[in-house]
Amino acid sequence: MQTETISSNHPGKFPTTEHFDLVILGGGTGSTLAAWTFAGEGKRVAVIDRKYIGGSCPNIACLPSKNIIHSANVASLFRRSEEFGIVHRGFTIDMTGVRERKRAMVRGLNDIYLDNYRKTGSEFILGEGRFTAPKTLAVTLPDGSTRQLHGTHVIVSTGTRATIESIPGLAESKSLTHIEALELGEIPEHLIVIGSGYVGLELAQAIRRFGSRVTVVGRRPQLMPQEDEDIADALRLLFIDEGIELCLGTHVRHVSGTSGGSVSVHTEQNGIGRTLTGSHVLVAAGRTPNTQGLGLEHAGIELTHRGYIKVNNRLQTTAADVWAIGEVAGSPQFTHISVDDFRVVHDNINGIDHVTSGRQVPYCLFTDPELARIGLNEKEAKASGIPYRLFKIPMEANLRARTLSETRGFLKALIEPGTDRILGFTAFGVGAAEIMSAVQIAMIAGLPYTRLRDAVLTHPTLVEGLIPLFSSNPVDSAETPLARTADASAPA
Ligand SMILES: Cc1cc2nc3c(=O)[nH]c(=O)nc-3n(C[C@H](O)[C@H](O)[C@H](O)COP(=O)(O)OP(=O)(O)OC[C@H]3O[C@@H](n4cnc5c(N)ncnc54)[C@H](O)[C@@H]3O)c2cc1C
Ligand SMILES: NC(=O)c1ccc[n+]([C@@H]2O[C@H](COP(=O)([O-])OP(=O)(O)OC[C@H]3O[C@@H](n4cnc5c(N)ncnc54)[C@H](O)[C@@H]3O)[C@@H](O)[C@H]2O)c1
Repeated sequence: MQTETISSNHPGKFPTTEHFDLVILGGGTGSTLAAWTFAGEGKRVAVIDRKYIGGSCPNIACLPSKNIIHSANVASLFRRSEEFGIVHRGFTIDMTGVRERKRAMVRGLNDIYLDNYRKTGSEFILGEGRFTAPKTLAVTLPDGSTRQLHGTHVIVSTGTRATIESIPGLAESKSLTHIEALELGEIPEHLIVIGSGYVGLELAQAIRRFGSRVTVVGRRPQLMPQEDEDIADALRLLFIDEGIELCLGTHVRHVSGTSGGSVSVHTEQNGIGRTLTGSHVLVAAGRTPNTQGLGLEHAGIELTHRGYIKVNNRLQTTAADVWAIGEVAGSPQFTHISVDDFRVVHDNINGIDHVTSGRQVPYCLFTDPELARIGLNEKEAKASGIPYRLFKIPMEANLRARTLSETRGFLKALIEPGTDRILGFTAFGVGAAEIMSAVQIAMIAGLPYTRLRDAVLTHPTLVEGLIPLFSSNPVDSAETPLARTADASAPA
């Protein structure tokens, strides 16, 4: 590593400027892959993160939430055990045990990440970073000392945090965010969830399955408003069957009391006020980009009107040789997109033109059962005037789902008339994400749906359900009112 002037890095002294080929501010998944990859290509790379080795996904977001959700699903199976012919004399949920399984997983991931940093020769720097000049960052280390880093290229990937809206009393209520909710050592007596999106729905179901009373307050009348109404309605019925109270189309006016003791959420729906009183409140009402205090103004990096870092479709910021990836760049908020953002920047830095435009954005809501989608749904196709043929079958038509006693939900696919190309696929059911991925691969290959229909797929698998789906009778979009309910008579 090259250094400039002779000076020390101790508090009060002016730090040496250290030169790197690539400095990365914020160590999320895309950043981590960037560090390891560029270092593997012989570049000098430093990653700065103030708290998390690997960023949110392995520490406080995707993987810990899926770990806790799995424990909750085990609890659900315990409750249903007689359905499977297994009788037991009651069971106890020990949230400290649930938490420890998650913590052990996170520790294991952190060890692997640190080991990879060592093996690749990239440097992980624990500290708070901010720009002091173009492509130059000051990092405040845990002991209060400072390092100054300059990168030939810089990537900014500082992510987002849970939005705490300026609702009177909300900040004072010491509400949980997903971070604290994933660290609970006891089952809340009554959890009130503000927000009915991904975090709210996944965690509401999990915590309900641990035995908590749960109420979800959502501003929009429809759960997952971007999805087709039949999907949202099936999700709503699932939550009702789970014993979760849904207050949709409801606005939070103020909050009083303290989460962890007694907390009241004062709401209004169609002009009618209602006070919900519970033991805990979880705020899951969207995300705020982490851009404050980064000194972006010293580096020529501009923000969008929504507060995200302004980038073009090659993920270049308004400053030369400074790139932004992941959630802070306004990219869709999924780890696989943060990974793809890394690929885009990697190629562009290496002189290969690569853009984000037109890429696939598959996703899965990890409720039980899951909701997964790739490509167009009916709502989007109709809004864009795109004609389609709709194939739709209930999960009951999937024989593997029957063996599992998991027949809730349905599969639906939109096909382009004339070409038989798959325009989109949505699954609400057991293994939805895995089934969707099989369809996605067919879409990547540009295969007509008939290739899936006529494929020899292993019996009995969930993916085999694509055969009855694509063998069923399609309906032309001109004849499909939105929100057709699942056709129980579809062929098995
Ligand atoms: C509860 C939850 C569950 C989720 N589940 C899924 C899922 O199942 N699947 C999925 O695809 N996505 C999921 N997501 C979304 C996913 O976690 C993110 O999209 C993904 O982690 C990408 O984040 P990122 O790389 O943009 O930022 P992050 O991973 O958040 O990285 C940003 C990093 O920057 C650091 N940082 C910020 N400011 C500074 C600074 N000044 N100095 C130093 N470091 C700084 C932070 O400490 C952080 O580690 C979930 C999110 C949440 C909240
Ligand atoms: N399985 C996954 O891939 C997964 C899981 C969790 C999170 N994520 C990602 O993280 C992002 C953030 O998740 P999130 O759940 O925080 O945000 P979100 O945008 O998914 O949902 C927030 C919801 O809260 C509602 N809301 C906002 N303010 C409200 C208020 N005052 N009162 C009531 N409702 C209010 C919004 O209408 C919205 O429906 C997601 O968009 C997703 O991309 C992904």
